[in-house]
Amino acid sequence: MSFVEVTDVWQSYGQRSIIERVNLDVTEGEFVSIVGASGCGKSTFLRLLLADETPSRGEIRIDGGDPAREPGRERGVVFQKYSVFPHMTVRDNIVAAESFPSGLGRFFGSKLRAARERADETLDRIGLGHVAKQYPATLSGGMQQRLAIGQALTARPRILLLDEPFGALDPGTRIAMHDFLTDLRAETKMTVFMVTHDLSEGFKLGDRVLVFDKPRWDPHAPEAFGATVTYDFDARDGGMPFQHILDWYPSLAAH
Ligand SMILES: Nc1ncnc2c1ncn2[C@@H]1O[C@H](COP(=O)(O)OP(=O)(O)OP(=O)(O)O)[C@@H](O)[C@H]1O
Repeated sequence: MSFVEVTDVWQSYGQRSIIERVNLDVTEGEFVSIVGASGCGKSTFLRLLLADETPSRGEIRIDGGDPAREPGRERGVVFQKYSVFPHMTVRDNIVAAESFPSGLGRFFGSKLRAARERADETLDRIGLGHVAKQYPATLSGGMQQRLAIGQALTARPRILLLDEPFGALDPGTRIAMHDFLTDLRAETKMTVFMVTHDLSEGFKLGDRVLVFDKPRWDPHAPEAFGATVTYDFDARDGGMPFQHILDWYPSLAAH
């Protein structure tokens, strides 16, 4: 059964059409990688999934609910740039992620103690328990990104949205983060959408790889038409289409 249902979604900013006619059905627990040329609207699509923006046309339903008008706790997001708070300890970064969206402001007293215990559980789970009292600047890039993922997971989202989450990491750390994400996913059964410029990463982690591209192009009015999903690959067989994707989409090789 369809968990995320995207029906005829369009998005434009003023006269600029960014996304058009996107239709998509995703089942719960699927990992969907999104690739496409720079500027074709991948991050815009993630913002629509997050309900940070409302589409100009069409609708996005999660688990059959009404289209969301603002981001909620069922959707967690991680960007390429670490979104951690530098002036807080690693543990308090997790506590803050729990307290801010709850609308309660900062926790005090017994609530704070309980939140810190929960934060320590999260940190143990993501392998950062031993650095709970340190500040983010003392951590490696991979550890900071794990902390950012830990923050997103604090609200126990049913959908995790990742916008080039490993783009800034060195190759070794990237591979470690892939394993981390694979383990986490097996544990939580989350539905994941990940934008990446790294095709092999998209095929390695994804059950599906969506290609965003502009099917229509008017050289006299380059802003007239938006991008849509032009390919929807099944990547569960080890990503065989990956062998040919660059023949079909040479523009993807530029990244
Ligand atoms: N709020 C906004 N107002 C106006 N234009 C916007 C807005 N957000 C994005 N855009 C434009 O929409 C287009 C698509 O941007 P988007 O960031 O979604 O692309 P992308 O595929 O994620 O790009 P990249 O791969 O380079 O990160 C860009 O040309 C961008 O300038």
